[in-house]
Amino acid sequence: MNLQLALDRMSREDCFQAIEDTKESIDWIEVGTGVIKEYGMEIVREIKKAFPHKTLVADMKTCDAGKHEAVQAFEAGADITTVMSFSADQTIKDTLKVAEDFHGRIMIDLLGVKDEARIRELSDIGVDLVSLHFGKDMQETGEMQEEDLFTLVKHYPHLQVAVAGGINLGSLPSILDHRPDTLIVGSGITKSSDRQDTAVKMKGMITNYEANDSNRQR
Ligand SMILES: O=C(CO)[C@H](O)[C@H](O)COP(=O)(O)O
Repeated sequence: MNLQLALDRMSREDCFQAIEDTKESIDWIEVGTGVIKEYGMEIVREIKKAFPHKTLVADMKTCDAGKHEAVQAFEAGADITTVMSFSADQTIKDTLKVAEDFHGRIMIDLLGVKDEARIRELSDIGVDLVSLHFGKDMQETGEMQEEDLFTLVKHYPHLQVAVAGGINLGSLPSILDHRPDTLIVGSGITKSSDRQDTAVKMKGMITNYEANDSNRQR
C-alpha cells in the first residue's frame, strides 16, 4: 500500500518542509487543488524537480476541458492527475488518452458518488484508478463511513483504490482492513505536532498490516 501525502492549504515553503519532514515514509506526493490554485503549475514543476523519484499526483480535480488540463498536469511533471467522477464521459476519455500519450495515469475522484452504476460506467470507459473521498467540508459534520465507501468498489477488483478524507493515526487501522492500494493523508500528517513521527508511525502500521496480512493469507 502506498502512503500519499496530501499538501493542502499550505504555503509553498511549508509544502517543501512537509515533504522534507516525511520523505522517508511517504510514497506518493499530492499537490493539493488549493496549492495549485495559489501557485499554479509551477509548484508541480518545482516539486517534481526536487523529488524526482516520488510519484507526483496533481490534484487538478478536473471536471471539464479535460484534454487541456491533463496536458498541463503532465507537462508540469505530474505522474497522475485527478478528474472528478461527475465529469462527462468524453472528458474522462480525453484525459485517459492524454495520460496514455504521456505515460501517466488518471485518478478519478469519487467525491459524492453514492451509486455503483457510475463505477461500472467508469470501469467500462477504461478507468483503472479511483479515489474514495470523504470531503473536507463533509468532515465538519460527519465522519467517513468506510463500509459505504468501500462497498462502491467491491465488485471491481481490477480497480486500484485510493482513499482520502480525514485519515489519522486513530482511524488508520480500520481503513487498512479494507486493503486500499493507496492511503491519502493530508491534515493527519501536515497538522500533527511532529510530522516526521506521524508519517513514520503510519508507514509502520501499513508495513505491519501487510506483513500480517500476507501471513494470514498463506
Ligand atoms: O483532496 C483533498 C481535499 O479535497 C485532500 O487531499 C484529501 O481530503 C486528504 O486530506 P485530509 O486528510 O486532510 O482530509
